[in-house]
Amino acid sequence: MDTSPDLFPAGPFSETERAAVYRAIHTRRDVRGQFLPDPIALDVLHRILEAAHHAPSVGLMQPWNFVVVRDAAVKAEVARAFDTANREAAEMFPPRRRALYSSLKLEGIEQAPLNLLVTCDRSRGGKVVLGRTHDRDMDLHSTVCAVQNLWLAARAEGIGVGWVSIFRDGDLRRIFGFPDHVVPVAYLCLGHVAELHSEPELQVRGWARRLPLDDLIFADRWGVPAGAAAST
Ligand SMILES: Cc1cc2c(cc1C)N(C[C@H](O)[C@H](O)[C@H](O)COP(=O)(O)O)c1[nH]c(=O)[nH]c(=O)c1N2
Repeated sequence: MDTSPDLFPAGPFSETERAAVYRAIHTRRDVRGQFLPDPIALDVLHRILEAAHHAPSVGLMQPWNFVVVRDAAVKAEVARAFDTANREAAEMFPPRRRALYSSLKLEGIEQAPLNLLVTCDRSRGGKVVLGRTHDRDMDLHSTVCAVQNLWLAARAEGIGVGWVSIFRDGDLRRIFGFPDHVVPVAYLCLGHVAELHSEPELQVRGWARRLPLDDLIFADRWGVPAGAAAST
């Protein structure tokens, strides 16, 4: 087969490679409380960030930045912002749910040796970006793709990642001094972990369950389950 020099054969991975990819996907967990204190080596952090930086992005906009947070005082300020929002969040659930909610550990901000704030620079690439012409939020979606790449690469490196999103609107912007065009997308806690839950911790703790995939797949139009359509 003749291919141009910038193309490579796109055949399937070997069985071992395929197994490794699926293993990373299926054993990735959100980590809140199991962080070890050992620092993350710089070369490991760099590989994880390279993985994030190779995510797809609208118009190749690459709107992300990575704010590496190691300073205990900054972490403490973020942890205080979390505490405020988390107390408010607890009040939003009915009493029985509230008790369970309050028993959940939902962050590892100060325990994790490293925190990472992934931001989206909404001005990158200029006023008109290919693919973002009619839906301006595509830059935010692209940034989340980077987070997922990061999360999977971290799993392969034995690094646990926990996403913390329980903050009042504006608190992260204030703490980090972001200008208006920069949006904090994901506040992440990173560190080595010795063990991971085999299922989502929220499932283990009885908060929520993974939905059956078959209930989520429709054929052609909304509301027609794929299984039912196949049998007609
Ligand atoms: C956008 C977003 C925001 C949050 C999360 C995830 C995502 C995608 N998750 C983690 C979430 O609870 C977890 O992914 C699910 O429970 C599934 O578990 P596993 O990730 O498979 O372990 C999360 N977890 C937590 O303890 N505190 C939080 O504030 C958040 N916020």
